[in-house]
Amino acid sequence: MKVAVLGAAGGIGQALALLLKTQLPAGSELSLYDIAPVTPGVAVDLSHIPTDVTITGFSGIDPTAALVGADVVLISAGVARKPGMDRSDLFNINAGIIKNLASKCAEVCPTACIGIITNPVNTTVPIAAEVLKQAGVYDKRKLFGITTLDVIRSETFVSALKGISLADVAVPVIGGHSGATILPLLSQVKGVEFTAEEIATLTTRIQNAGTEVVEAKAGGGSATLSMGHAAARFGLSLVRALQGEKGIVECTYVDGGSEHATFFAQPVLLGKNGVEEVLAYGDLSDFETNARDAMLEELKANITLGEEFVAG
Ligand SMILES: NC(=O)c1ccc[n+]([C@@H]2O[C@H](COP(=O)([O-])OP(=O)(O)OC[C@H]3O[C@@H](n4cnc5c(N)ncnc54)[C@H](O)[C@@H]3O)[C@@H](O)[C@H]2O)c1
Ligand SMILES: O=C(O)C[C@H](O)C(=O)O
Repeated sequence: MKVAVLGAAGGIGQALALLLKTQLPAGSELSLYDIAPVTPGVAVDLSHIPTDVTITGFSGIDPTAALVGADVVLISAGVARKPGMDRSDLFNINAGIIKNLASKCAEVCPTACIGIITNPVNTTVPIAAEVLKQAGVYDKRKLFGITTLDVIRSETFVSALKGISLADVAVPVIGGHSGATILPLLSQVKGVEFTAEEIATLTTRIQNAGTEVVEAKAGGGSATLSMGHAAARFGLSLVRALQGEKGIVECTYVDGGSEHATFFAQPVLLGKNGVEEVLAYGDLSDFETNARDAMLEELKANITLGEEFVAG
């Protein structure tokens, strides 16, 4: 199994590469690519960690060498937010980066599963889909927006608020990955009761958690280490499923036939070909139903923006 990380010299990329080097199954190959000249050095550094995962690093303007033979491509290439910015402010730079990298994936590793971290995820994933369609290699089972950070934040915050073990907390998060489009399904958390005020406060905190980090880093970027962990969790789940392990479910932003929008984050059963089955997200409370319905206009506009960017 070969996993490529594009954007590998960045804050997320280096954390993710470290976690993959130490946690990918023995015999895996890891390839790192970034425009930054340090990238081959990042790979040399990681290569001294004693695991049975081979690692190579490439820099420059052409990612081809990193993508040859890739089964999974995880993309965090692009710019991150600074205080006062919205994720949509990243569109101008990141849209073009994702378009180019998706186009290279289409050419070099057309059957790879692609997981997109780069913001605005609600829009960069539709961009990649349109590029892959134009190249004639689109397989909707193999394209994912990585929204795992919303899930791990939800679980962490619920555990802290209710004083229960993280091992006992699971929170599905549906919709997209920005502001009101992030909808944690707190009504589905087993074994805990929330007041209406707790639900409202916690939902807002989860929706704004990215901004919480951006402001705390005070101009030094956005979430990198927690995102590295989240992307590693998603990437490792995908690798295990591709290798035949059964029953692996992750929430992720996919083109999964949702009645709500072309792309929608919800629980997905992963399998040997990527998405095996898009799972129903279950019953919603009235609060969640209202929040889901209220997000749809924004989410659909985010998707259209991406589609129109590629159409030109
Ligand atoms: N999906 C999520 O939940 C989530 C969470 C956190 C951050 N993000 C997003 O991830 C992206 C990366 O964040 P970061 O903190 O790692 O940023 P960063 O600036 O630390 O790293 C980005 C890296 O991308 C590289 N890069 C830029 N253009 C490139 C190109 N064309 N090809 C290859 N590499 C290129 C840069 O050289 C840099 O090393 C941002 O868009 C950020 O908003 C998403
Ligand atoms: O908030 C950001 O800009 C980065 C990321 O999407 C996050 O949720 O932390």
